[in-house]
Amino acid sequence: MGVSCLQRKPFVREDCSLEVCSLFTVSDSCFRGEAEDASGSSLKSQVEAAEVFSDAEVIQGLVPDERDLIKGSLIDWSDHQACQLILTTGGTGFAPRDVTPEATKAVIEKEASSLSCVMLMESLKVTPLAALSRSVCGIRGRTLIVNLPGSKKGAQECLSFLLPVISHAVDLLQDHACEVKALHQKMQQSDSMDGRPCHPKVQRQKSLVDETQIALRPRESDYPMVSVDEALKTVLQYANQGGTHRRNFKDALGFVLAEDVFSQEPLPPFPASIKDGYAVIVADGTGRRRVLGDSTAGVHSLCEVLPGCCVRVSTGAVVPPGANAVVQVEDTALLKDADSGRAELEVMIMKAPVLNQDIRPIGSDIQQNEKVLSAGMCLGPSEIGLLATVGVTQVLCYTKPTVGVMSTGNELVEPGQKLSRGKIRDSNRSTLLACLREQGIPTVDLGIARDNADALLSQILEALDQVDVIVTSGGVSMGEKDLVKDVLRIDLNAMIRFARVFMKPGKPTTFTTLSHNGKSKLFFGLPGNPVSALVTCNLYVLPAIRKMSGFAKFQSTVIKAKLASAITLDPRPEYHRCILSWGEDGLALAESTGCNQMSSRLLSVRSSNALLMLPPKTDEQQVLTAGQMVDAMVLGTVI
Ligand SMILES: Nc1nc2c(c(=O)[nH]1)N[C@H]1C(S)=C(S)[C@@H](COP(=O)(O)OP(=O)(O)OC[C@H]3O[C@@H](n4cnc5c(N)ncnc54)[C@H](O)[C@@H]3O)O[C@H]1N2
Ligand code: MOO
Ligand SMILES: [Mg+2]
Repeated sequence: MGVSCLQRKPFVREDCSLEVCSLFTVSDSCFRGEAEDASGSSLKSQVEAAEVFSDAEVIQGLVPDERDLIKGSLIDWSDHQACQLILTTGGTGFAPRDVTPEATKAVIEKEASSLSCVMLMESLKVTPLAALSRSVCGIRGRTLIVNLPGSKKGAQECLSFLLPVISHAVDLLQDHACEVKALHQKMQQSDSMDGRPCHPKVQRQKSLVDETQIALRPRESDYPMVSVDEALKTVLQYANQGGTHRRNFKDALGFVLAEDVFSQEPLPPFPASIKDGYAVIVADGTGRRRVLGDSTAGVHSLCEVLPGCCVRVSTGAVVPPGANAVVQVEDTALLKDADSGRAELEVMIMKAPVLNQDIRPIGSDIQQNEKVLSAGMCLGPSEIGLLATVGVTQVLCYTKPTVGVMSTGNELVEPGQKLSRGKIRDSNRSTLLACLREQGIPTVDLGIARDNADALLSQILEALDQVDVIVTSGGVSMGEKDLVKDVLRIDLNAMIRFARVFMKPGKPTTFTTLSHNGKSKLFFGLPGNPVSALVTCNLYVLPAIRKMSGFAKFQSTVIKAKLASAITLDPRPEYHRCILSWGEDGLALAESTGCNQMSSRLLSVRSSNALLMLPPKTDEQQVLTAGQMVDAMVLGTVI
């Protein structure tokens, strides 16, 4: 047994939901630039080095010892910058201008005096001067504010006294029920182990119900049930845009632009003819014209139109100097030709032209320096065409995440294989890969992982090196072989954000975030039932990936549809597969794909282009009748 196990250590979490931590120094002299902000810099290094904050973004600030400025900064960091933790350093002593505790008291809604007490008790063991600190700790909204002393050493020591509890405090404030519950369980286990913190492997043996301890498996899920709205909100909270890159415009279809694009030149760059006909002078009116030559598209002509004359022009050609209108060939007649019709000498203009008729002036389509595309636009065929027009061949786009798809299950064989007893073909991987590829998302096929912790762990670890997002199916419910959540939480130290959703199908949908080699990754553990996997991919995975890819609109379209026939409601909110079409009354008509909506039955999704979002059954409402209007999430084109 390692030394660490024998020591009675405070309970330290391996991870924390802290994302943004603000450090700010309160000091007149640092603010005026007369002293170096040594405490601020050393606290920053300390926070960044702390394992519990490994994923947190640390932002620094500096304010003078002015009560209102300190208050203003605290309010800004907590209310507007969404900091979960604010550490101040300085201004906590007895000097006349020390007002940090007063400013803090003025903004907090609840005091956390035990934290100040811990700092005081521990600091007194180091120096009696600790008695002169007036630090205040408290809570504003979901933000924890902690006053640390101004001295570099004092600030560092006080933070280290709080580190063992601070991550749990942040989780509680963020209401991360899964993490809080997991920690409480862990603490109880460690209590029963004589106060020793569990080694992850020890805990894994305990919590993974393997062959040896099947009877002791949990009979209730450890995870709270969340609503679909909460689940989606959580997913979107962690689905952050990853970065940008330049790519050739020809390969940019479906990417979101990360910069504005301007036209360097006007379009057309010359006065261009809109018709095939003759460039004329309006003042000449109708009558005979001598044909001086021609101007065809792309050929630079030296002809100039003189009074009583014209120049033959084609659509898109330069309108020659001198001309101020084009008369289409249909409004002319040939008067004289030469060389057996090979040359045109004279034509009759039969309809009087008006000024600028059938001429596109310079810049009439696109002006010089006009913004033709804005950051945030998705590049479709017309946008790709605009890039070509303005000659911008390399464009800055938001990078799309690479998504790996893995199936889990001992029962699965490849689609091309024959079935032996107990086996089925893996359909989820093909479905999910197709669903992602249809959206232009780069994918990696991660194969099948067998239902054992070692296989899952090694395949997930390998996948984390290759992809930004992992989507698995299967192994997330209550069975003894449903090991995905345990492997994530215990072996991979992942944060389980939710693991049960009040919906049908898709109840055991699991979403976790984890950090791998300093990069944050998302993990969607979708349920194994084929319909559940597809529905939850549409509900959670696609919006997250669209958001990560830079799309401003990432949720699927929801429209009102009229029920073609009655539907019996389920106790859970149901995502009922249906076929939408436009009815004669102009309303969308929803036809259920059938009453057998079992989540194992892939036939219930065949040809469906929408999911009816049905409310859960209540005592008052058990059935929706034909003709009732319901929300329908559109998955394909409404025909
Ligand atoms: N005691 C309980 N049992 C179950 C619960 C529950 O709450 N308590 N939830 C049920 C619900 S709802 C669902 S959905 C499933 C989800 O199960 P898992 O995510 O653990 O998935 P598996 O057990 O691995 O498989 C379920 C089902 O799907 C088939 N499957 C799995 N992967 C594939 C694949 N790649 N291609 C085709 N079919 C696949 C698998 O063979 C099973 O039949 O749990 C319920 N149980
Ligand atoms: O929630 Mo499960 O996905 O009904 O079959
Ligand atoms: Mg299962």
